[in-house]
Amino acid sequence: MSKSPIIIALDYSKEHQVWELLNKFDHEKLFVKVGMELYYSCGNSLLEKLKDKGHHIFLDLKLHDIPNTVAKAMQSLACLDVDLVNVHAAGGRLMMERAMEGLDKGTSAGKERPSCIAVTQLTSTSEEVMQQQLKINGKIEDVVVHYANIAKDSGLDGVVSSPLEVPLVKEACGSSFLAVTPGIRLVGDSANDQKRITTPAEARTLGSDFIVVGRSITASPNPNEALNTIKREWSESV
Ligand SMILES: O=c1ccn([C@@H]2O[C@H](COP(=O)(O)O)[C@@H](O)[C@H]2O)c(=O)[nH]1
Repeated sequence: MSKSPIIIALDYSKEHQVWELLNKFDHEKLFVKVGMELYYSCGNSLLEKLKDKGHHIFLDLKLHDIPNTVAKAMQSLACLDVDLVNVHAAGGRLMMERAMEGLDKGTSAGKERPSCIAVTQLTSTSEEVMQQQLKINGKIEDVVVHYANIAKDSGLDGVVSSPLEVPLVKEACGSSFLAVTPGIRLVGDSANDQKRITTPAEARTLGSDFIVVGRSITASPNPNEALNTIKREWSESV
């Protein structure tokens, strides 16, 4: 089964909230994202249940630690048989190389290795915050491309960025290097804490491979209708 290009962020702390949301959709097999909030409270048993229902899983734990620790953690995550995992590119080349070694080592024979992507700059980070608080000089799109290049050289499969940076990332790293993009809002929705946002249609036009959507679906009075609108926007854009 091919994966949906729309990844639904299950940003909840209770399992019943997950099933309440998923039961609202008329699509049976989805691509869902389990982040820190949900994984830290519900753990591997929820991942098993989601897999049993046929959903694809992005386990969004954004590893960032010394290379040895990340290698061992990735080896453990590989056993969970999820589809996509990630690290922070800010951990550097050696950390990312060791992450890939850990993933390869932990993937059982005959199973597909989970794809691994690197967060470049969080979509909640503005250029001003990056420069003034993180003390990273330059334009945010140049920093994103720089991190994407290091991620590619380290053997990763792609990056997390805003859709706004995808054309430059693809130009630098090639069209098959995955661009997974949160910071997605339907027209009229609040940006909340996100800073570098686009609509689903703009994300597709800019070249995103997958969009990550949380509150435009989960905070909608009709999540199924919101998902259908996003799917329609996606399929009508190029
Ligand atoms: O740069 C990043 C990396 C990860 N995220 C995650 O995506 C979702 C977005 O949720 P919304 O409600 O659509 O804003 C959320 O789980 C983040 O942890 C991101 O937004 N930006």
